Amino acid sequence: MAEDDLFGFLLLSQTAVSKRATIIKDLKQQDCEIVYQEWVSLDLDRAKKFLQLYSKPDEQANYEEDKVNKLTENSCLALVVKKTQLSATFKELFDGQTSQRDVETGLFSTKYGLPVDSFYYSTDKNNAKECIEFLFPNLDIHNMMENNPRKYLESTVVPILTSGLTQLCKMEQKPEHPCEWLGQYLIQHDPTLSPKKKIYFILGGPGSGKGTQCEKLVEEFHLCHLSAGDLLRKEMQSGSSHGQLIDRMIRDGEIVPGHITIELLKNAMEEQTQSSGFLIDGFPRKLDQAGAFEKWIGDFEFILFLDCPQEEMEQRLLKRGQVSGRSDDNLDSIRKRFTTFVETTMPVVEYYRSRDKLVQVDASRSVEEVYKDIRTYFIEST
Ligand SMILES: Nc1ncnc2c1ncn2[C@@H]1O[C@H](COP(=O)(O)OP(=O)(O)OP(=O)(O)O)[C@@H](O)[C@H]1O
Ligand SMILES: Nc1ccn([C@H]2C[C@H](O)[C@@H](COP(=O)(O)O)O2)c(=O)n1
Repeated sequence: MAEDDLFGFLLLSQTAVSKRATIIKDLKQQDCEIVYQEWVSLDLDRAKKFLQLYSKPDEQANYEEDKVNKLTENSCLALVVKKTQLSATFKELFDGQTSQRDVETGLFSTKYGLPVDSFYYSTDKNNAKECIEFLFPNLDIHNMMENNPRKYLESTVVPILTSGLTQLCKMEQKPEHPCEWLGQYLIQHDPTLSPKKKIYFILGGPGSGKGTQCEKLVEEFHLCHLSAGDLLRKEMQSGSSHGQLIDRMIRDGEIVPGHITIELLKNAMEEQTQSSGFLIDGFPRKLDQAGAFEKWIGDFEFILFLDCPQEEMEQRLLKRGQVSGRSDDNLDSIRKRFTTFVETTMPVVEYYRSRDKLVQVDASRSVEEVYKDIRTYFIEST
């Protein structure tokens, strides 16, 4: 068996990432073992270096702007794949296939209907190694490829176990069956098994119906709903050192500093091990929160924006205020929240709309009508 044809490297750039579920399914159907997979964010410099490293035998390395943009605009997904005669599989899946349309347009596309430069792959052992080492300097790819079980475990399983044990030690209330818990932790954090959990942000003015619609999405799509506002209120009630600040800011309709909210979200996401993805409600309320989240936690699929007139939201909130007990469901706080929403959160909405990462629904209608529209986006995405 040719060594060069056993291990391979595959990088899905921005356009291909949306089809990752189908691609991974196809690879598995072709008996490919996904030995490792991880998200990578490349800046301009690293994207150029990657293109320099990556060159098919018949191709000169080149840095066309378009290629660099595709690699830098969003996170890419890199995979290490194992299968005998892998090059034939990669060629079949990711090389250009000439259809009538391709002949007419002169552009080659793959079986996924994506341009060929959406995929970077190599089955040349040295080239694949170089690319992987460049993208993941801490991964012991040498031992992974050389098939040394002990070293392989040291570079893959041991780090996950160590982090699981650390988390177990930190837990105030220990699980009844720690070994079982640890086993589950291993499975849930196995990058070769668990596709990355999808993250969706839900935005809209106060009272637009974010929480109400999230409840319905949880029921149908089994996503985990995390409300930034709820987490802040819980933190405030826990008597934490940030409590007073959060209390004052919520009453005044202001936005709590992003690092506090992101830390709360990160902890809540780490605790949640069962769901296939997250609905994050009421976040990002400010542009810098979105950037910080992507840096510290990860990329998201899209923002769902519930568009609702202010008068309707005001009526809903005043009605909710009769029973909610929330310190900010009173006319004075509600008006302040509206102002903050328009001045600070709408720029987030417009920014992501301009980047095609936003979907909008008319939230002024009945709960059912609104949900009917919303669910179509999740059917497409999950
Ligand atoms: N489409 C709708 N039509 C009428 N009432 C609605 C609709 N959606 C939600 N409501 C009601 O409006 C109130 C506010 O809804 P919800 O709590 O879901 O909004 P929200 O956007 O999460 O608010 P906040 O940002 O203040 O947390 C609730 O009492 C809810 O029952
Ligand atoms: N990302 C966030 C989310 C919420 N808050 C604060 C300010 C809001 O007025 C309040 C209530 O949030 P809601 O329940 O309406 O989503 O919580 C924040 O500062 N940052």
